[in-house]
Amino acid sequence: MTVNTQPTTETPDPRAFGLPLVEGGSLPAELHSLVSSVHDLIDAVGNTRADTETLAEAAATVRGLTDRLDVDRRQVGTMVTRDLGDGTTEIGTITNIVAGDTNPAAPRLALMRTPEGMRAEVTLNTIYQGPPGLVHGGWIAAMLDQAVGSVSSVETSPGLTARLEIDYRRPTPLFTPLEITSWVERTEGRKVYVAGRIRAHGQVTAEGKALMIRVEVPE
Ligand SMILES: CCCCCCCCCCCC(=O)SCCNC(=O)CCNC(=O)[C@H](O)C(C)(C)COP(=O)(O)OP(=O)(O)OC[C@H]1O[C@@H](n2cnc3c(N)ncnc32)[C@H](O)[C@@H]1OP(=O)(O)O
Repeated sequence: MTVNTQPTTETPDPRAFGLPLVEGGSLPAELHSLVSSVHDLIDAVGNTRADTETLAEAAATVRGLTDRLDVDRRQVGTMVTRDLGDGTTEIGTITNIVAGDTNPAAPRLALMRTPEGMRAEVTLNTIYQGPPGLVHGGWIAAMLDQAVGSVSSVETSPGLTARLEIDYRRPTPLFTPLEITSWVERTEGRKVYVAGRIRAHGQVTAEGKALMIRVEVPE
């Protein structure tokens, strides 16, 4: 897919890129339940000390389920609408690794709009572990990338990250509510300068600055 990055002030419709668009509210409760169950499964698999018989049985069961689910797949790039809590919506890929509704590996960062920009709260388990008991630095960057990309998209128009700079101020703990905020600092044509922060117990653990380049629907 070629993305034209000329200036635009309107949110492009993904269908103009040939991408399907799903209404977030139309996803069945059974799918949300499955995603949540598999999210818990990933954590259980990562940490289990079950005996080999149980492991073999679980592998066969999961393989069987995978085969049943894999018969009808969504198109790569399928987009979904998401309510931002203030009457507006954003559009993102349905399997986005940070915020995707149908991605069991995602922490499903639920960013909401605030007067300053965007805000989310999330608590991470050992699936996101880097150093012992701490969040992996790449995941810190991924969450900040999502937060700044989202605020740039919502407050201007969708774009791609051209540059992302992270300052790791303190260790970011697992099993602790993390507050993630992001905001637009300034805009110059199709360049959007954005920033974000992660806090644990009110203390800043990481800060990010990024340059987003806005995209436009091709003719
Ligand atoms: C709903 C539909 C789907 C909507 C899709 C929504 C997607 C949301 C994605 C979420 C965030 C991500 O993870 S994005 C995934 C990670 N990022 C990427 O894969 C992007 C890969 N990079 C690229 O594709 C390209 O480099 C672009 C598109 C970012 C820029 O290319 P371009 O369009 O040719 O623009 P270019 O002329 O190079 O640059 C434009 C201006 O920005 C400056 N600039 C460019 N890069 C840099 C840089 N690293 N550092 C400083 N400045 C830079 C240039 O000097 C120039 O300034 P001046 O001369 O104008 O002054």
